Amino acid sequence: MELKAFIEITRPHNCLLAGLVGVLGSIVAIGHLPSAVKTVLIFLVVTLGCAGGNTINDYFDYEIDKINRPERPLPRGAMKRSTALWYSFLLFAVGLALSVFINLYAFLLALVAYAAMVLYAWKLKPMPLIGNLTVAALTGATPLYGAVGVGKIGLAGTLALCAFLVNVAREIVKDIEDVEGDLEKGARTLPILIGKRKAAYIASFFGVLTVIASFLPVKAGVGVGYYAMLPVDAIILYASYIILRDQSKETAHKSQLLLKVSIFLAVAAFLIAAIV
Ligand SMILES: CC(C)=CCC/C(C)=C/CC/C(C)=C/CC/C(C)=C/COC[C@H](O)COP(=O)(O)O
Ligand SMILES: CC(C)=CCC/C(C)=C/CC/C(C)=C/CC/C(C)=C/COP(=O)(O)OP(=O)(O)O
Ligand SMILES: [Mg+2]
Repeated sequence: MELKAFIEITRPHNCLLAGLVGVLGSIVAIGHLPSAVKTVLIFLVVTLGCAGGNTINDYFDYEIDKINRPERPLPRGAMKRSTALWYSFLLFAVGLALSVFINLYAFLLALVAYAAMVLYAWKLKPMPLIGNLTVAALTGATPLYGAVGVGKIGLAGTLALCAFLVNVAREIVKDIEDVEGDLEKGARTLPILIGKRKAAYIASFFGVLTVIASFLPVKAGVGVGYYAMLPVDAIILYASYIILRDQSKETAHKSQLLLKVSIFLAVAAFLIAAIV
């Protein structure tokens, strides 16, 4: 057993980004940083939830990841599957316990979000589009979580819409990338059901919707202005274009990574404006 696997399996880069987006949602909702305690609690509940979700996802995806992602901790033998299962529930339990100290709605939303991540990993992932929409809804819920933590949704809804739309696009492109392993395990993902080309059209459609929606937060005064969105939108449009042109595993991998870069850049732009 490798100790670093306990960090690696949580996908810390996603968790830290998610935690920051939770705090961003609270800032955008009330116009300023909440109290230090509340800020830390919101960050931890989202980060621990994301960590638990990624860990239990790898537990249930063990067979698929042996084909698609053999380098991950479980398929490479760096951690036992049973350890991953208990570790995910520990992460969820600590996150849920901390959410009690935020407010009742924050506890209830964490309960629903954590349960949705378990349900996704256990049953929803192989369902065409349902799995994609579940992950995207959870990602969209992240800025809303911070807003619920401070008792006001405010402009966090515009961030939630952008997060949802871009992640629908990215999840479909990831499914195009993973068709090989998903086919072997009988997963009925969108690209397997309707073909990679039609799935690419749907992903690109959500990419264009994201570009349109990306001006909403700026128009509402969130972010550092339209110019900061231009590179984000250019990357999203390019990622949408290349997956339309070619649905190979290599192109799908490049497209989904570009969409991930656009998310990081957009969040950085919103965070800079929120903190400066
Ligand atoms: C215009 C624009 C792009 C706005 C972005 C809006 C926004 C606030 C996005 C934040 C989304 C968010 C909460 C991201 C957290 C980390 C993350 C990427 C979660 C979704 O992960 C699921 C994915 O399938 C994990 O796969 P991988 O990244 O390959 O490990
Ligand atoms: C709102 C609260 C309290 C928490 C939200 C926590 C967040 C950010 C959730 C976002 C979605 C997420 C990270 C879900 C975890 C499960 C996951 C990794 C889904 C994607 O997994 P797969 O579809 O199997 O794709 P890969 O494993 O190949 O990346
Ligand atoms: Mg997985």
